[in-house]
Amino acid sequence: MVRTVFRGESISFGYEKHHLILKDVSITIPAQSIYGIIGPAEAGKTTLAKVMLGLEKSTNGTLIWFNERINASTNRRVGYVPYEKALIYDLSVYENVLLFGKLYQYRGKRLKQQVEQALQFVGLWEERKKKASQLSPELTQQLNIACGIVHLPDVIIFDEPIEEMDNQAKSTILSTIRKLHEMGITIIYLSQNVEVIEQLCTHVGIMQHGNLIVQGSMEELLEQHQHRCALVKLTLADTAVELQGELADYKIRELEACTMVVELNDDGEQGMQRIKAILGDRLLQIDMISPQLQQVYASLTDGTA
Ligand SMILES: Nc1ncnc2c1ncn2[C@@H]1O[C@H](COP(=O)(O)OP(=O)(O)OP(=O)(O)O)[C@@H](O)[C@H]1O
Repeated sequence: MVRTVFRGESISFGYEKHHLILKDVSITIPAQSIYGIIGPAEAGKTTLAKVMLGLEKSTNGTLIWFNERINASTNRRVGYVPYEKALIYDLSVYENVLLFGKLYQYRGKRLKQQVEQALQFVGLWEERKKKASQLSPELTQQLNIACGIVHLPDVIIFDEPIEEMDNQAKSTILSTIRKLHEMGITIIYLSQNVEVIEQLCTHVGIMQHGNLIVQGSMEELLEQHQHRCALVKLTLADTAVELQGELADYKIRELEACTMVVELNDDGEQGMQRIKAILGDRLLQIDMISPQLQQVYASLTDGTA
């Protein structure tokens, strides 16, 4: 059985009594996964992270970290790299990380060692005397990460860590996250960006309207939902434009000279047989296209929070 770092059962939470933001969320995070929590703006991702971290108290539900109910010692094993950075911009890079180390009760030589280690890891040791306000957006995020890892957590939650960055900075931050994962740390990655989640994550949970609507490994999810968003590529004997009228019941996604990509309307294998019957020998070949997360996500959500 896969070891899990976190198991949440039937988590509900609301800031106001009659308005739930999280509705009966059950979520399992396997150890050493990169678990992407994806959903539109305001779906409840950040709120779920805060409840998982014990920063907000759930109205209902059970939170199990490392096989025990959430408590101060499980909290120490989890790091948080929030979207809203908790940095003090008038302090130096070094002082910011030092402050986080102290919050985790490290003192003396051990504290200094861990601050140095965290800054070396994110490549900020040489910049340690600069004020946090002097850093570029990429280095500010690296500092945010150093603050989140100074206590050597087993799990780190990242909330939208590459928003509003240029491509170079995005790829540096993603490679820092991959390096942490290679060291055996479980990563929980919250984002609205399906493409990044698909590139980075081993597991995915899709949130909408405060519900976790599906979760599983990337392969499981794509396989289980492929019937909802099955696409086929048709290679045709005639030009595609001439034949598209005959496939009026099907949504045509792409149209080229002698090929078309068509949605199968939820009827899978039967749909393929129907298309073969309609087109007869004008159809030279029909190939199923494996779904990507973007398609599964679009088929399961309506794009609203
Ligand atoms: N402190 C708060 N008080 C009241 N409502 C809040 C508070 N924080 C968040 N909310 C509401 O909770 C809902 C979910 O917000 P949350 O930030 O968890 O969503 P999200 O999926 O992380 O969105 P985004 O991707 O935009 O960060 C939103 O409707 C938001 O307005």
